[in-house]
Amino acid sequence: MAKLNLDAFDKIIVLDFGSQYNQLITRHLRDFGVYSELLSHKITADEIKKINPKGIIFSGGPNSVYDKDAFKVDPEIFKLGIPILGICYGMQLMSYDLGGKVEKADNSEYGRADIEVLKDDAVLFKGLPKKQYVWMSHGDLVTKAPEGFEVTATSKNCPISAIADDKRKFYGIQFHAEVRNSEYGLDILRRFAFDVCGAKDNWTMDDFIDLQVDHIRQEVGDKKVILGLSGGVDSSVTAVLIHKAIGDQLTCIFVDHGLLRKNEADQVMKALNKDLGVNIIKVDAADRFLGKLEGVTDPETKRKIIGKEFIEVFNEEAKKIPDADFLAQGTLYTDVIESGTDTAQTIKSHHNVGGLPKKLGFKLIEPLRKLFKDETRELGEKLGIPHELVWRQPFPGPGLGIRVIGEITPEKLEIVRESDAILREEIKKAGLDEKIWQYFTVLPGIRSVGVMGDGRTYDYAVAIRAVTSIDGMTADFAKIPWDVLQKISVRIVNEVDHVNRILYDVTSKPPSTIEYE
Ligand SMILES: Nc1ncnc2c1ncn2[C@@H]1O[C@H](COP(=O)(O)OP(=O)(O)OP(=O)(O)O)[C@@H](O)[C@H]1O
Ligand SMILES: O=c1[nH]c(=O)c2[nH+]cn([C@@H]3O[C@H](COP(=O)(O)O)[C@@H](O)[C@H]3O)c2[nH]1
Ligand SMILES: NC(=O)CC[C@H](N)C(=O)O
Ligand SMILES: [Mg+2]
Repeated sequence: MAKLNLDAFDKIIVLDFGSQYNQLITRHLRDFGVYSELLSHKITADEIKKINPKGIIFSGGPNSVYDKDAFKVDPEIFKLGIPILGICYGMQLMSYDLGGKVEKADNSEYGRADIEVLKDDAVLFKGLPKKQYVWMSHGDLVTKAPEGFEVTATSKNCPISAIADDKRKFYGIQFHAEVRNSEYGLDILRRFAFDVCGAKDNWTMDDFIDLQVDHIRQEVGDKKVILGLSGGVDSSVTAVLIHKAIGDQLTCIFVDHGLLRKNEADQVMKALNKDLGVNIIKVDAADRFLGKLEGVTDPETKRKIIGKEFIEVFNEEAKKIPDADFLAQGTLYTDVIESGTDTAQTIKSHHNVGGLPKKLGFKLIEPLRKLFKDETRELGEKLGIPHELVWRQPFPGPGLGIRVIGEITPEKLEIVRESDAILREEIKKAGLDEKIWQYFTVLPGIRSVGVMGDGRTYDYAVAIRAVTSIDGMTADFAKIPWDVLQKISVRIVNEVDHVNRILYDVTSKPPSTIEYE
């Protein structure tokens, strides 16, 4: 395979100021065919010069520019002659640094806002309707644009919604063009990439495959890699990608930690052996995981115990394989951002990132670490992985362990396992399995009074969680038809012991998350 050089592609870099949405900017650019990466806001102008990007985007972020510890940029960046687009915090920072004024707004704006474009020839809005809705999320405002800038869009609560300095090619938008709730957001990003930066759209997912294969070969050399394989999309795609690079130097380890769904272990081993053509070893580790979790109730502690135990199992298996210096995981960007970064807050510690112990004993290989689920699925299709596997609903590494709220007991696990099996069967029967992104049952640990066969019961409630989503970053609750829900409810109460009530979760993400812990 030809060695791929990133120099061959036009690049737009995104500087990270801590927004939860910053990788959405890079992935949209890659979708447009322009290679993009998220880099630290601490990068210097000299380092940027070496990368030679066509454009720079400053992301949003939780800080206020006038705070003492607010994230800054190297002021030399403004002298590079490279176009810059500031989004939200990024626009505020650019305005502040170049001599404009930023102040606390009287009213914060979170959600939809209507803007009006003020200039016919504003390059970011060229050909787009003058009135459009956008998605805002800010408590500060640019109240005076820096010298050389014009105000190009306005809204009721945010008079300076967009600014432009066509001479220096510096632009700012107060709204988040990168989220799907901004009506023409992607068009605005396209205009920046192509009309302002003049980037070429020559980057594809095939290039990503070539680049990763090349990178993995160089990094691994003649050593061995073990990979945590779960039967899920992310680790399967990772396995096929690594196998493409180094063939039988790869061994996959599937851990049965006693927190899997009904019949999952057997199904995974059968399907993956057949479909992926990779070596797989199954490790039965239920007793040790459940032993370590006994009596533990705090969600983050549970996640960390599970993360550490996974690594211990991988270490023990690696000892049996000479030169197994590398551990591969199907980590996606969602796992990374939610676990917390230098700039973003921890929402929950995903077992494979924030849940990892400090001392690993391996070098990590995570080729999908910058991708979102929908990109991973596209990659899976490109690599020829069977459709059912690529479109399988996600299942978290800590498994049913984070769907039993609080202490995990064999009895509670059994309730979740059995009710989940019924839910999945009925959703499939109703033909909804590919329409709903993720669906499962949870045991919130509530017990309540019921009446069954004329007798009083005091038993558990089971919650149904079903969501639609594209990338797992945001989600809405799925509107499962009442008759399907009714069938599920009746079956669970009748077939699963110790359940006398079924609840249906009708919250989106945010404000909830998809899983309960
Ligand atoms: N039971 C398991 N055995 C071995 N490795 C696992 C197991 N569960 C999770 N992992 C590792 O943790 C990573 C993250 O899990 P995650 O659930 O996010 O991904 P996935 O299972 O590969 O895909 P999906 O999101 O579709 O379930 C996996 O890619 C895999 O490397
Ligand atoms: O492998 C994983 N390890 C974890 O620790 C973990 N926690 C959540 N998830 C999955 O990530 C997506 C987003 O979940 P949340 O909205 O609950 O944060 C959803 O698809 C969740 O199922 C995990 N996957
Ligand atoms: N989302 C953002 O970038 C917010 C920027 C800044 N913290 C504000 O509240 O205005
Ligand atoms: Mg999984």
